[in-house]
Amino acid sequence: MSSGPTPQAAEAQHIMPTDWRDFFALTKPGVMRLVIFTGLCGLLAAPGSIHPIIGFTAVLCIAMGAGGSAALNQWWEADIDAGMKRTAARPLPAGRMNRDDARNFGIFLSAASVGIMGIAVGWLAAGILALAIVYYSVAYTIWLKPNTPQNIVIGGGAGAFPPMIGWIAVTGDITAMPVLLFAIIFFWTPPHFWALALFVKSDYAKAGIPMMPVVKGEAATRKQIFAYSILLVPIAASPWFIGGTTAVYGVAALALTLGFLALSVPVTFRTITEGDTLKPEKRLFAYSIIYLFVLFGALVLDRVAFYQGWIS
Ligand code: HEM
Ligand SMILES: CC(C)=CCC/C(C)=C/CC/C(C)=C/COP(=O)(O)OP(=O)(O)O
Repeated sequence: MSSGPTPQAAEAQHIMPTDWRDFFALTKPGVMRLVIFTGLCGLLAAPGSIHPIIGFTAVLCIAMGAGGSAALNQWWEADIDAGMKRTAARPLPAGRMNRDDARNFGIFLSAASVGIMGIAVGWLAAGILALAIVYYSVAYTIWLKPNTPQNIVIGGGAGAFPPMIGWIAVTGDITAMPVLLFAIIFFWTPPHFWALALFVKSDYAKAGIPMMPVVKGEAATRKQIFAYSILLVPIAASPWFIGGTTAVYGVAALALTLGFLALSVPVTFRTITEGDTLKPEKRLFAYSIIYLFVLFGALVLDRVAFYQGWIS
């Protein structure tokens, strides 16, 4: 049985004017914290300087683009969200918002973010922001997510753009470093998401979303988590390997990512028994978020210390 009203029923119930908090919720503020942080770190770690107001505008545009595409994602997925316990209380499935308002809000934020980025910061950064928005709200949401268990692997590209955009806002060109920052989040996304998908698997199965644990089974998902966690070790340290950072970032990246790999071991080599609490999966998911915050924080520390001449 569905755990929420259908969007049609919800819209019929929708009599109260929409609260600004519901518009804010449409931007997925929880996820947004890390998107803004990685975008800001990309900007702060880049060589060169940017006027603080332009830098602030660039990060604001990343936030607006991510928020706008999240709103469009929820506008498209209102039916699916209504059927999942984790998402049924969102503004659309819960009937607190009109569907057209969500769509218009998403389009407005997305278009404004690209326009302002182009005019105030640069059109290369704006073009990549537009690509990220289309990637998340169209390629991932409409095409990949409902059609392939590789949705997260390919779709992971959407969330990997923010630090690249932040970097390019400063430098105006694409070099190896922003591509490596993209690669770190790209390879981080599958274990981040599949760890969670292992403990909300029944929700996705009920909603008919072909997430990896639903289609290929838990054992295959656990192996894939392990494979991506191994790959993440050299990829996270690669900015150091190519001479783009000092050992400060390099050692931090290796330590943090070996920690990630260590936490993926019990997730991989575990047999689930009745009544299990899935603690290793929850631990890996929680760590994945802290991991990215600390890793990108270490990158900025490294670069600031380097540019200030404290380390060489
Ligand atoms: C295709 C890629 C991704 C998928 C499918 C995905 C999926 C999810 C899901 C389902 C949650 C559960 C909580 C919620 O409903 O908000 C979550 C949480 C989270 N994700 Fe991801 N994620 C992806 C990529 C990313 C990226 C790229 C970032 C940031 C760089 C990110 C950051 C976070 C954070 C910070 C949370 C915790 C949110 C909170 O505490 O409220 N995710 N993710
Ligand atoms: C600048 C820019 C456009 C950045 C993209 C932002 C970003 C972090 C995209 C990653 C995709 C994401 C959060 C997916 C959540 O999955 P879902 O939407 O399938 O989750 P759900 O099941 O909770 O709806």
